[in-house]
Amino acid sequence: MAHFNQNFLDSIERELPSHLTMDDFIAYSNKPLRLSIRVNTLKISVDSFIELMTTKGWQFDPIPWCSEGFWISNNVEIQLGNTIEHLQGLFYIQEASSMLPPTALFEGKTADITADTRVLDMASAPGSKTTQIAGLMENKGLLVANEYSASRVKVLHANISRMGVSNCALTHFDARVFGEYLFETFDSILLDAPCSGEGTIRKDPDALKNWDNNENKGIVDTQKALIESAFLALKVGGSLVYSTCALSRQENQDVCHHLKSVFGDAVEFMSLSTLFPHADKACTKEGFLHVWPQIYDSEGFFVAKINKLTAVERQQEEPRKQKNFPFTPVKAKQIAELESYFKDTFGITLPKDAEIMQRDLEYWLFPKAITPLIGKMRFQRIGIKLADALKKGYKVRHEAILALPSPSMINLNDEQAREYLMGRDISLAERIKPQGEVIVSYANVSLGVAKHLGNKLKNNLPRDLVKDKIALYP
Ligand SMILES: C[S@@+](CC[C@H](N)C(=O)[O-])C[C@H]1O[C@@H](n2cnc3c(N)ncnc32)[C@H](O)[C@@H]1O
Repeated sequence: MAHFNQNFLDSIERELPSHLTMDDFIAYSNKPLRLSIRVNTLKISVDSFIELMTTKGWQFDPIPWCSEGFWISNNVEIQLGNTIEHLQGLFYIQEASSMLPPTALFEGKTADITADTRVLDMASAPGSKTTQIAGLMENKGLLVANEYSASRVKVLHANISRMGVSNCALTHFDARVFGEYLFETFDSILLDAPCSGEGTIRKDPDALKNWDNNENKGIVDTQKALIESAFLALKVGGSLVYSTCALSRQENQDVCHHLKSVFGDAVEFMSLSTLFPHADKACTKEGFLHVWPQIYDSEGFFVAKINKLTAVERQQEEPRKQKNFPFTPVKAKQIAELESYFKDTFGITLPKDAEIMQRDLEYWLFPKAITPLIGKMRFQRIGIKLADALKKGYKVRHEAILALPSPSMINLNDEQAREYLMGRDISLAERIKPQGEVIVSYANVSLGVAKHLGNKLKNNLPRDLVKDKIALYP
């Protein structure tokens, strides 16, 4: 049972549109959320995923605003996060309304995404929307994912890696810096802002126990500073989506109006009333989506889409270029060697629209669109680590195997995949000629690398990814 305080209920009563009732708001806030997931199309098609999971008892109910999103039901009691399919990144457990901002950002225009497209996700962790955006970009172009909290950057990186994202650069800043460091650089920006989280009451019944409107002032000031920074970092003609899981006008509409008061006619509010069938039910007069829990039986959410019509003045000087970038481009001969290693050992063709870079003995794959940004800001991590050079040859990195498709893999059954994810070797029924490094897969999607020794597959899963428990469907 959710714990509301009277101040909160009074504020909702003031804000609730006239076609919605307080009784419904309270009833839905007390209802458990429907379980929803998003299929990771970087690894599997929606149809193949539905086919795979239907055999395991899942039932799928499409989420109208996300073609990869589904409410699911399933008769088996299982910890979804511990299933093989989750650990190998076939799906992300994500609340349905949280799938709205990336859909609004691209609004059916994913065909326009090229190797030059630059997207910024300003407040990214744990990465549900970052990985959704990377899926919509099909790993093309550049996605800069920023997160202020150091511990949450680690979770973000783990999720990006699990989902096979290769076009991402991670940064770790207070996102107020983007307007100054990367002025008018991005085609699209998502600001999924830190907020009071009032919309999440269905997940956390205590979320609003001590709600006090006066305590939101600091959050609102941050939101206003962040949206200004986002608008400065946006190219002319680009789009910005501002979203929160807060319900109050102060954290939502007022922040967007603040932006307009600062940048005037350069700011255009785009109506989201036709984003999906019945989107108008949640539309404000400005065209923003204010999703109350009872409208689509979801968490509360707010989404605004803003276009930048004209250039604005830079507010701070361009900072001096930073030196000491530790990566260097790789010579053509070495690239050819690395390409042969990937092709001959794993059947993997390295993508042509990416740059191979070197740091000491490490080889990395960078998205090409990062090049003009080097030195303008410090990046925590760019692209994916491909391999380490050994005295003779190379040693492939796990994240490369998760992100780059291969046509030749050894497919494991449920039991074998469980053994592999628990860090154990897998015995082979027949002894054959040893084959060296091989990719092992489940449902034709890679799990990682093993060494084929003839009678067994020696486990090469990185130790920090080894699990104590894997949930198998009966
Ligand atoms: C609503 S959550 C983001 C959720 C994320 N977009 C997702 O979909 O998984 C807001 C995030 O902003 C981060 N944050 C807080 N203050 C920030 C700031 N000044 N700059 C950048 N990020 C900030 C928080 O640590 C938190 O991870």
